[in-house]
Amino acid sequence: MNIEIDKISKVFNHRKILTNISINIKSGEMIALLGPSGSGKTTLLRIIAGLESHSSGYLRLKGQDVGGVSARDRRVGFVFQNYALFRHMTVLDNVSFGIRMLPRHKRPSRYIIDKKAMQLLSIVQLDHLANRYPSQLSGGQKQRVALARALAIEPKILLLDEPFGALDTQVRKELRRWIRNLHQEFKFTGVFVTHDQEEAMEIANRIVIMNHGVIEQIGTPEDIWCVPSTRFVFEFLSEINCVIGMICGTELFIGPYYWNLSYIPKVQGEVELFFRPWEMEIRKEFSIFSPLPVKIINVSFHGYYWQLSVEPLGWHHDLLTIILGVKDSFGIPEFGMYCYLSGRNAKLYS
Ligand SMILES: Nc1ncnc2c1ncn2[C@@H]1O[C@H](COP(=O)(O)OP(=O)(O)OP(=O)(O)O)[C@@H](O)[C@H]1O
Repeated sequence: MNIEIDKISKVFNHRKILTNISINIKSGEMIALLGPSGSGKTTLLRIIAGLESHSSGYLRLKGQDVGGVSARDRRVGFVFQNYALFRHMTVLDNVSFGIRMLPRHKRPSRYIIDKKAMQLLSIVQLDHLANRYPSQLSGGQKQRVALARALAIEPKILLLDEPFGALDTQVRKELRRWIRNLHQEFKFTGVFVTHDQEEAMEIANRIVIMNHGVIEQIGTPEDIWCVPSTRFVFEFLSEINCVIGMICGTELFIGPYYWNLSYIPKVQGEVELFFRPWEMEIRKEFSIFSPLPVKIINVSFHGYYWQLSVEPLGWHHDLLTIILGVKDSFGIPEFGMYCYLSGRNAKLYS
């Protein structure tokens, strides 16, 4: 089922929390809402679910305006961070709950309900725990039960609010795989909230980056990573080094050093140059491509890369972080070495 979010805004206590949000989610897509705390991700998810109303704009599910349709009638599955399982019910009863709550004329027999719940439990590989209570399960198992329960009503839309937020890294990784498999098998339209960029990249077809209640960028994981459309997106996705430069025509100056860009950038004058730590080349010798002198002041070994802290000599005040692959031709970096950085690969923001 497709979801059309059309210029939706939300005001809480005279404060605008969401401003003009428009996203067209195609049927069967898996969308991540990614952004810092307070950016409005959960509010948007709750509006889609019908748990919160919007102040203006339209929400259409399969082309139909659902502004006045209750959460119950939207048939949307919801998985929260804190499992929200019923403590007094067995795993099997938790999973079958949604079907048992259907109106009598739509409700199958108890035998069919239990059979279906067992099938779902076997998909999430918990059928052997059907008679246990939630308190007898691990966090990851509880969240798999929550997923099976949400899928039991065969939702066309599944909304997930930080579904793995409370779990440790290893279990989170495992559950990401589960979500991907379940999405492929059940083909629901999925929207999930996360502030974990790696999680968004791994699970989503498209990522919506939100900040202060507005959309900064919508795109595939590759688009967002390779062509961040705003400075915020670039900074949000990974650690970066920021250096002040000056552009005059085709030449880029950093302190007393400069080189020719061989094109005329749109921005001229003072610019901020952003470098990802692994995109800033480091060499032992000066060259016209690597003219920026630095001194290595810290080296830490991380298995397949070294992380260096370098002090710019006369062209920037703060230390910079450089990631150097162990297979790089540079060799072994050492404390106190004098080297040169390249200013290529910079992203420019005025
Ligand atoms: N019921 C409410 N009444 C008033 N303000 C609210 C309400 N719910 C959310 N807010 C405010 O709306 C803003 C966005 O909150 P929201 O929970 O949507 O952000 P989020 O991006 O999901 O954050 P987090 O990652 O921390 O969960 C916050 O400033 C929050 O305080």
